[in-house]
Amino acid sequence: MRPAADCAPGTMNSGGSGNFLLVPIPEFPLLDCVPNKTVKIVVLGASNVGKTALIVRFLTKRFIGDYEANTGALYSRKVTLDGEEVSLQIQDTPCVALQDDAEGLYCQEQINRSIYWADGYVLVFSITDHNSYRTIQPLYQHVRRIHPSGNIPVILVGNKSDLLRARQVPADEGETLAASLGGVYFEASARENHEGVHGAFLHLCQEVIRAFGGGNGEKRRGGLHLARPKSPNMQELKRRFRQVLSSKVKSATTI
Ligand SMILES: Nc1nc2c(ncn2[C@@H]2O[C@H](COP(=O)(O)OP(=O)(O)OP(=O)(O)O)[C@@H](O)[C@H]2O)c(=O)[nH]1
Repeated sequence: MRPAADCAPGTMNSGGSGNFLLVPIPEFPLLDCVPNKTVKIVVLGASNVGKTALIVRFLTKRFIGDYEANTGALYSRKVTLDGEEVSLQIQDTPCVALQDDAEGLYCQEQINRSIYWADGYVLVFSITDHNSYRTIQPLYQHVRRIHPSGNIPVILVGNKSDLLRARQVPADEGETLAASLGGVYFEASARENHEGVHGAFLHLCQEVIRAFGGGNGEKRRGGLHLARPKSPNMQELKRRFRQVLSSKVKSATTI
């Protein structure tokens, strides 16, 4: 396992690394997205907790040993939720780490952008690594700072549940923490079980759709509603144009 300091800004390993495997997951073209039904999810957590493994497991049903330390891949899929087709976008992220004071976080700017962009949050720790669990609360606070108002659909995933003998975080601690964040706790193993991982991601998608108001899938979170500009009303444009022209003529004549 790489030390947490590897997560400090500017120290991410993004170069090639010997025997590691990169899993190519084809994206569908953006034009192929389901209009007005896009759910954007970001997966966040400390180093080595299995963020990439969980995403790959969810999308491909497979577990593939090791991956390049990722620099933030975006995956797209269509999924069917309650009989309706939804475009799902999942953003993998580089790891975050606790600062020395254990209050703040080392968190790359790229991660902040992903947090801002997303509709729903998968916060991941490893049940075999209590330090990764300790990053969750500050990480959630960080998300809150970026989205100070509104509902934050979130799930907490305790990954590596196949490694029971190495467990450092009891399940009830995960449940208590998830409840305090307003989310649900899932214990999962990207290595051994597809269903658990699948259920966790689908639950979050449903929470996001519920936060949208079950409606057309547009973001309704306070302060972040980016309504599509309406097509211009030509009459109104002409009226404003005439107004501007006449005020220019007026100011020219008063000089
Ligand atoms: N036993 C076990 N190992 C796992 C599981 N999920 C991931 N791993 C292993 O844990 C290591 C880290 O997995 P990654 O998916 O690269 O973790 P990550 O959180 O994306 O790592 P960073 O790139 O450091 O952010 C790899 O060696 C995986 O094979 C799991 O459920 N069980």
